[in-house]
Amino acid sequence: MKIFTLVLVLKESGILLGLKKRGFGEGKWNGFGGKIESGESVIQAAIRELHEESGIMAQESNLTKCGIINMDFPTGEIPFKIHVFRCSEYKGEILETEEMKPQWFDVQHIPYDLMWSEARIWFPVFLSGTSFHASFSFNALGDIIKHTITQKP
Ligand SMILES: COc1nc(N)nc2c1ncn2[C@H]1C[C@H](O)[C@@H](COP(=O)(O)OP(=O)(O)OP(=O)(O)O)O1
Repeated sequence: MKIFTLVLVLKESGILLGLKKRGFGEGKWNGFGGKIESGESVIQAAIRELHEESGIMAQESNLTKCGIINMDFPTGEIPFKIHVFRCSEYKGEILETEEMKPQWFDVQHIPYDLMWSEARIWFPVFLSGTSFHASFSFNALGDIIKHTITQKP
C-alpha cells in the first residue's frame, strides 16, 4: 500500500490549496502532502511536505488528524492510504514552489471541477469539522465505482 499525507490549512478566512505544477496530479488543486520518507512518522512527513510545497512551517500541535482515505484501483495497481490533517496555525510566509502554487479559496467556492474527483465527496465532511474514514474504489477509467464515508464526531 502507498501511504501519503495530505494537509489542509483552514482559517476562518478560507482554505489554502495548492495547484500541482508537475508530476502526479499536475493541474489539480489539492492540499499539501506526499509520501512518507524512511525514518519519519506520518505527522513528521505531513509537516515536511507542507513546508516543502507551501513554504509554511507547522508544529505537531498545529496539526489535527481528521481523516483517513483508502483508495483502491483495478487489479494490479497498488492501493493508497491518505492521512488527512487540518492545520489552523503556522509560521512563515506562503510561497509558490517548483511543485505547487498556493492560493486561498473561500470555503463556499472550492474548485471541485479542478480537483481529484472524490474530493467533492469528502471535502464537505472535512469542512464540517467532523473526523471521517472514507474508502473509494476506482475503475480503469478513473471513475468512482463504490465509496463509503463514515463520520466520527
Ligand atoms: C487519486 O486520488 C487522490 N485524491 C486526493 N484527494 N489526493 C490524492 C490522490 N492521489 C494522491 N493524492 C495526494 C496525496 C499526496 O498528498 C499527494 C501526492 O503526492 P506526490 O505523489 O507528489 O508525493 P511526493 O512525496 O511529494 O512525491 P515526489 O517527491 O516524488 O514529488 O497527492
